[in-house]
Amino acid sequence: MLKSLLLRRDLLQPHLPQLIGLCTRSPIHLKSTISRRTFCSKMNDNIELDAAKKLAAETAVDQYVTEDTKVLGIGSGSTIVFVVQRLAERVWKEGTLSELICVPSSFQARQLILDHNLTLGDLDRNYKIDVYIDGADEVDSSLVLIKGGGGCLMQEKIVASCAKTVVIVADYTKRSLRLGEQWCKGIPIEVAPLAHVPVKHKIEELFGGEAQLRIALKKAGPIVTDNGNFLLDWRFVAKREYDWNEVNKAISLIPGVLETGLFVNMAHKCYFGMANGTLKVQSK
Ligand SMILES: O=C[C@H](O)[C@H](O)[C@H](O)COP(=O)(O)O
Repeated sequence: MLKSLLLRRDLLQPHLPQLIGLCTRSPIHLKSTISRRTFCSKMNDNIELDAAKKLAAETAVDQYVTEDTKVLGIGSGSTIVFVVQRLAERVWKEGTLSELICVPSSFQARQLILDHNLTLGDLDRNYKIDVYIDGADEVDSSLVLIKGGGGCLMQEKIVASCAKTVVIVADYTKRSLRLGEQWCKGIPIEVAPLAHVPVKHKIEELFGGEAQLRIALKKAGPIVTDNGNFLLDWRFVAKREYDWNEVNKAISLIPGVLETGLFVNMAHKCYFGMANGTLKVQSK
C-alpha cells in the first residue's frame, strides 16, 4: 500500500503539508521530541553544574593550598574530583607543592589521590591537617552542612575534625538559607547494622519526620558504607525549627549511631560556583 502510494506522488503532493503536520503531532513523535529535549536540557544542566563545581574547586585549591600547606585532607564526592585534578596540575604541570601529603576521607578519595600520583597520607602519621577541602549536599546561611549523600560522612567528619581549616566547595544548587530548602533526600546517619530499626524509631520519636534505610540500586539490600555500616536518611519536618547543634548531639548519643551527616560549626568557608559563571564566597 505504502509502495503504491509512493508511486502516485502526484496524488500525494497536494496533501503533503497535512501529512507532515499529522506526523509531527503524533504522540510517538511528540514523546520522542520531548524526551530529546529533556535529555538535552539535562545535558546542559550537567555541563553548567560541572563548570560551577570546577570553578569552586579550583579557586579553593588556589587560595588555600600554598607551599606552607603540608597536609591536606581530601573529601569525597563529584566536586572533589575537580579539587584533586587541580592539585595534580599544580604538582605535575606547575612543579609546585612537592611536599604536599594528602589524607583521604573515603575509598574514593584514596583512589583519586593514587590515580593522580599525589602523596598518600593517613591519620596515624598525619593527624594534624592544615586544610580539609570537601563538597557538601547542602550549606545553610550559618555554614551548617548536610553531607553523606554519596554515602561518605564518618571518615569525612573524622578527617575534617583534625583540620585547622575546613573549606567547602559546591555548586549553586547546594546553597540555601535553611536546611531542607535544596536537599530533599534527608540527613544521612551512619548506623551499626543491627541498630538500624531502633535508631530509626528513636529519631522519629525525638524529632519527627521519617528515617529510611538507604537501599542500594545495583545490589539487593542496603547500601553498605566504607566502614561496613548502614545508612538512614532522615527526612526531617521541613516546617519545624530545629537547633541543628542540639539535634546533632542528641542523635549522636543514640546507641548504634556512628556518625551523622550534620556538620555543625566545622566549615570555615564555602565557595559556591554559580550558574552564571561567577563565584560566591561564604565565611563564618
Ligand atoms: O557522601 C558524600 C559526601 O559527603 C560528598 O561530599 C557530598 O555528597 C557532596 O558530593 P558532591 O560533590 O558530589 O555534590
